[in-house]
Amino acid sequence: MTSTAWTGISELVTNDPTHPEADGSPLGIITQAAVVTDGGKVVWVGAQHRLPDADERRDLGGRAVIPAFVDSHSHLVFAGDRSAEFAARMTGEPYDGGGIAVSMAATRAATDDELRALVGARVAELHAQGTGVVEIKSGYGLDVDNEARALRIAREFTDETTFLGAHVVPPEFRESAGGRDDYLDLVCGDMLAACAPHARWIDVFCEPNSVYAFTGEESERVLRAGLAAGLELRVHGNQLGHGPGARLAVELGAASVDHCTFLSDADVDALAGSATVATLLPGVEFSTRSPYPDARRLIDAGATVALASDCNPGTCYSSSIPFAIAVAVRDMGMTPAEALLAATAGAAQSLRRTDIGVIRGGAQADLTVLDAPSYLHLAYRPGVPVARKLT
Ligand SMILES: N=CN[C@@H](CCC(=O)O)C(=O)O
Ligand SMILES: [Zn+2]
Repeated sequence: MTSTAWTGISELVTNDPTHPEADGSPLGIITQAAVVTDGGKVVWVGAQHRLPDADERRDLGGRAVIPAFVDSHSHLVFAGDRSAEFAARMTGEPYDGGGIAVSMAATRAATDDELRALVGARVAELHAQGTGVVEIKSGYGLDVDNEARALRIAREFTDETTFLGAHVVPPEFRESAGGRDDYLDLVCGDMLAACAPHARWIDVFCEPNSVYAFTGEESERVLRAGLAAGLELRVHGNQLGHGPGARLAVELGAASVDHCTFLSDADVDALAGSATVATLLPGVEFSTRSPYPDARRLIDAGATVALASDCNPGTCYSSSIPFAIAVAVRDMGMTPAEALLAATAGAAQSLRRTDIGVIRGGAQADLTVLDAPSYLHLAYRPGVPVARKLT
């Protein structure tokens, strides 16, 4: 194996405040720094004047380096186009989840190779904007074969795959009496059995006031079935209105509850007293013209917050974490440092990973370089392609 020394780093964000040369802030910043990587791992981090020998040396010309973003929430396995639905929302149509059936039909009709090419292009787009590890959900197949196929294809790109058969009740089950229950039987039975071998996580769209998504009770049934099949839990909750999603996630020990747009004081307290991460997805509120979640309230209460893209064809067709950071800083009460921490270490925590979202010896060598001298430029230069994955 060849070791590489990355030098000329004006500002290195390690997310490791215990490093002796770091500035003592949660971002663990080292200035005039260098990093050595070898065999896909970080093997040395520190001030450049102490750089050890390495096989090759690559100078970054005074740029900042950060841990690659961790995108802990995406729906990349889909075909078709819903740009007209977006345009309608911009003129006042509300988002209700009904468009998921449109993506379902196009995804079912696509061949394996077509889907693989679509996912590959989206993953490349993420890396080009500074993201390393990405979580990918199923949820546009909504039958046994198409859900299993989505997860098999997602697994070609990431270990962080999530079974989301309980995304919505598909049209063929909505049209028959008792169809919802039949669909839940399928999700918790044959579909789960076919999908569990290809998934690490199970997720459910818990929105009690939606005709498409699932009530608290229904969601609990899905999550408990997933647990029994050896999957770990994530929840889509509190996106469209107040509801039981966040508290259910905490009660069942889910790693993350995602969206958190509408939270009661009791929800915030429950999250703050738990190990469940509150994952915020600002691109969704941007693209659905909804109120932004109150990150400040969650952080001040002591909850762990993550930021992710939620790249999907309906509520947010953006894979850009720098965009999410800029909105979180501009409109959700986060400081630039909190937003970067949430998009790296916070998102890693929501995936229960300690080897990503951090730059320290032994961590995965997922480094992102900025065409800028400081991480502040992520929010300071919105819309500018400042970040790209380096290794
Ligand atoms: N809200 C549920 N699922 C996705 C949107 C899915 C779609 O509309 O295609 C989300 O996370 O926002
Ligand atoms: Zn989602």
